[in-house]
Amino acid sequence: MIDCKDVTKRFTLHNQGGAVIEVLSGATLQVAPGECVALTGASGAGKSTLMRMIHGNYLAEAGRIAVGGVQVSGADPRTVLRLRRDTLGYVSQFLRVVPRVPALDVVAEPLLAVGWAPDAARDRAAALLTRLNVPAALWDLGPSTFSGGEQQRVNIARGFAHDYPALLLDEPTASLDATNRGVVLALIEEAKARGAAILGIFHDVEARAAVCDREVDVGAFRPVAA
Ligand SMILES: Nc1ncnc2c1ncn2[C@@H]1O[C@H](COP(=O)(O)OP(=O)(O)OP(=O)(O)O)[C@@H](O)[C@H]1O
Repeated sequence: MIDCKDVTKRFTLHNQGGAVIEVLSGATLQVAPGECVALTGASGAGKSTLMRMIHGNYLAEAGRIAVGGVQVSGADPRTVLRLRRDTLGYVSQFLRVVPRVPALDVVAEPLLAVGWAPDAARDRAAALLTRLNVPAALWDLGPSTFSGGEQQRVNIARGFAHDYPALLLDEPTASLDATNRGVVLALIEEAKARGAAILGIFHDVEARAAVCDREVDVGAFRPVAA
């Protein structure tokens, strides 16, 4: 479902004398439906960079990236947007939302985008926010003033609202208490059970051990000269 082959990435810092940072070379991995794979490796090894390339935010220099048979590398923006709407969910570390949009609508939005009726989308959003212990008093407020953990739970609810066939998770349990961490791990298990292919970064070793089937060390794709 998620397929990376010989992916290379370097950053050229044009505003810093053209300095070049070689991050990845020959990065190859596959994630099958129903599988959760952990990306591991030292800080700065390129875990987030690889996730962002799969999500179509960063361009790969070389190699191929496909999700659900759709080529991400070299895809036009409309193809990437369609892939993100229908197929590939992404729970980033931090919630990025339009100011003043109520939390309930933030969570329901991916469902409306795939054609759910507004009431059904809001019901599902409410169920997820309830499950993730976000108080109902907050649902009609914009999340920008929420605590870090509350924002993360809104972000997770949004990421799990639509049953994406593939999911990218960047530190989904960071800054959560034990109860909510347990809820997130259960959501991941349920997504696996319905056949989602999941690629995640988990610094939380216990969480990783609980839900991941195997690990891919991004350090193995370090460019030789780096
Ligand atoms: N937009 C960017 N422009 C320039 N360099 C970048 C950019 N994004 C990442 N890098 C560089 O790429 C390297 C890999 O960064 P990345 O964030 O992917 O690492 P990581 O493995 O996710 O680290 P961490 O575990 O600390 O989050 C770092 O050296 C970083 O400085």
